Amino acid sequence: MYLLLRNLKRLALPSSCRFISNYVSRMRHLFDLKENDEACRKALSSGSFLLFHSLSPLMQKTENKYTVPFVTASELYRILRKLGQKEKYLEESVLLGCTDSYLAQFALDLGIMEKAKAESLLQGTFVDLRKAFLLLDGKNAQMLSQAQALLRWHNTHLYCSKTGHPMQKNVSGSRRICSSNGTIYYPQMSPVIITLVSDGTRCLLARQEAFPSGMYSALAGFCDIGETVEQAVHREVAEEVGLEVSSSKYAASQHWPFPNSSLMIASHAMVQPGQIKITLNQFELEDARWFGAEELAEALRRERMPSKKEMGTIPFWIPPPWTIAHQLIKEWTQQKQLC
Ligand SMILES: NC(=O)c1ccc[n+]([C@@H]2O[C@H](COP(=O)([O-])OP(=O)(O)OC[C@H]3O[C@@H](n4cnc5c(N)ncnc54)[C@H](O)[C@@H]3O)[C@@H](O)[C@H]2O)c1
Ligand SMILES: [Mg+2]
Repeated sequence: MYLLLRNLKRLALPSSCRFISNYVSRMRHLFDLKENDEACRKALSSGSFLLFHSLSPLMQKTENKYTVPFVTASELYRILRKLGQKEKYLEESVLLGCTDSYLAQFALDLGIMEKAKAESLLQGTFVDLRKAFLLLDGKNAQMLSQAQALLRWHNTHLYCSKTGHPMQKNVSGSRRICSSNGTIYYPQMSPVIITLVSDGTRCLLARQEAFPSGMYSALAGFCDIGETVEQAVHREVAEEVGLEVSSSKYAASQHWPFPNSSLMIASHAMVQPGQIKITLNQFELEDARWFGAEELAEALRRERMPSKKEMGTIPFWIPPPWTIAHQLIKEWTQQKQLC
């Protein structure tokens, strides 16, 4: 009975697209691809692919613009053959989404193949993701973030942590299954808070030693087990800059692939009145400062990381426009300038 209902549901999907919105029908189509290995295997042969090598995405440069190409299945078959791989290697792919016309989109890592040869066949370069993030716009960056996080999760979950036996991925890559006892594992994300602390007239930005020179961002930190998002905001601000938050308000969220896979939960926070003296936690941060709306408005006007050669020294700058840190800073600055 269950199988009959399942098959009826599957059969109903394409025709039901006439009655429901494109978004809803695409989500139902993707659900089917995640659950049904055969349907997903079929979708591989007509899909398009984002390619990685050892978790670095393929990028192509045309004039001054960097793009992240989607390679068609037929092109990929041709390239795999030239790299000495069988078509079956396509099943190492993970499902990312689908286009408005229901063509499935996947990501595949060519890490076991010769990098220079793959780059030459694909007429592109595999670029470290942190570097790629500074060169791309939001839509591309979000897709790469999802793709790399999913590929990384599969790459680091080859064995069942309970039995030690190998695990197999389902075709879409939405889960892995222990070959010994059938335990199912799903890709995981860590919740991370990011908060823009304000004293009412200025807001606080900080930098870690590992940040690119001159870049400051909002305070961020991993949630501890058992904590609420609000408690994590309170604790992180206290830990990192020695201030006590009096209130916080949710703003937005963003997937972030570093260091593994995080769900960034963003908020605006206020400190207790009069509490503005920063006590830096030097294990975590190199510097933290209060910035005024004018200084931030100027940083927002700069499109990209400033070049050393142009400027002599690197001025203060903030993360790229599509990052959630940038969005928080922009929201805060716009609100201050309206006052
Ligand atoms: N998208 C954005 O706009 C944006 C802006 C700022 C920071 N971030 C990201 O936020 C994340 C967290 O910021 P942070 O580094 O200040 O965090 P943090 O202040 O919690 O400090 C990091 C330390 O926390 C510990 N930790 C606890 N749980 C962890 C887990 N699940 N994974 C890894 N480490 C864990 C480790 O010791 C690590 O060194 C970073 O990955 C950073 O890239 C994103
Ligand atoms: Mg931190």
